[in-house]
Amino acid sequence: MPEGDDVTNPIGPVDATRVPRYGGDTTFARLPRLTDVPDADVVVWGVPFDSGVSYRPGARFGPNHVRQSSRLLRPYNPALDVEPFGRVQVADGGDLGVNPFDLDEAIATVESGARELSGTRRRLLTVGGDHTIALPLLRVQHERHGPVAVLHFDAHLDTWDTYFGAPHTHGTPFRRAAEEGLIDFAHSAHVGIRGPLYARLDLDESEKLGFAAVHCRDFARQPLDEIIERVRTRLGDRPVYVSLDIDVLDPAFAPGTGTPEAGGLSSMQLLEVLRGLDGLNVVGADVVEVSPAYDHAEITGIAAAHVVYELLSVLPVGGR
Ligand SMILES: N=C(N)NCCCC(=O)O
Ligand SMILES: [Zn+2]
Ligand SMILES: [Zn+2]
Repeated sequence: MPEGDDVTNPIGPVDATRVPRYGGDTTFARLPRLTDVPDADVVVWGVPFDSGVSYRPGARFGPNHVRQSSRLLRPYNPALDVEPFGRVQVADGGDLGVNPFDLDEAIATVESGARELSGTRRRLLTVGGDHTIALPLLRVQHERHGPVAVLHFDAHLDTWDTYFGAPHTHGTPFRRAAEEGLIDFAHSAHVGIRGPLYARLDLDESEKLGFAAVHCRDFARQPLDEIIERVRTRLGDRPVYVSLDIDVLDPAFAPGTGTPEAGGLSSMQLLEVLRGLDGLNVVGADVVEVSPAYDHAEITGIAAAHVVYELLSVLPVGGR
């Protein structure tokens, strides 16, 4: 976002020292709604949609669960010495109305909804929803930036071709995006890949598309700083789109998700890698696959809320 475009006196979250957190409207981090501010630089919004899942359903309830779990977030992020809600106007854009019975229509609605909401300059942080929505979101990023460097956090490759013959599912968005030329593969990577695959070919195909991969097992052997450096080097100075499937976390840290895999990242590791993106040109992000019916004590919701918070903290904006 060009310097000088940022709102000089952003309206922040409701003050928790005056209005207790457990009451009142449930917006993300108790931020103002988009309709209650003159304009916003960054919009957190929800896409309640889960008609693309292959196993457990329920991610359609993700956006409101993440909002509910975000009420304890505070304005100052000491890890990056930044006030993510204080330097630009961040607002909650509400939820998109998406057809749960027609997947193609849903994808078109997400695309037009994201296009309209982002306008000419707003950055979007989308809370899903299942991973199917990454495809229309990437289309809109591509319109603005050309092929983007995709940093894909996930246990899964999501570069599979079809499920039951269907091209649009939560396991296939990056294959479709590759076919449409939306991704700058020289600068893209998966992070957190693990678990059983259908065949060795799955990895080969992802590699052939051009994705680099930081496997989850690498985290057991390599220091975090080296992993962050690998990621930063890969992304370079390209416009970066972050697509983050919450199942990149171990089920101990994110039980509330549709296709959990053992042996995943801890919240601490994930948040540190996200902080490591500071200074890069992050142009937008999604956080998907939170399925609250399988959550307990808001464990997954809180993890997702903190992920959104760290992403907001590294968005490159003027007047930090
Ligand atoms: N994108 C997510 N979360 N999962 C994809 C898993 C697809 C499968 O069932 O093999
Ligand atoms: Zn996944
Ligand atoms: Zn995924």
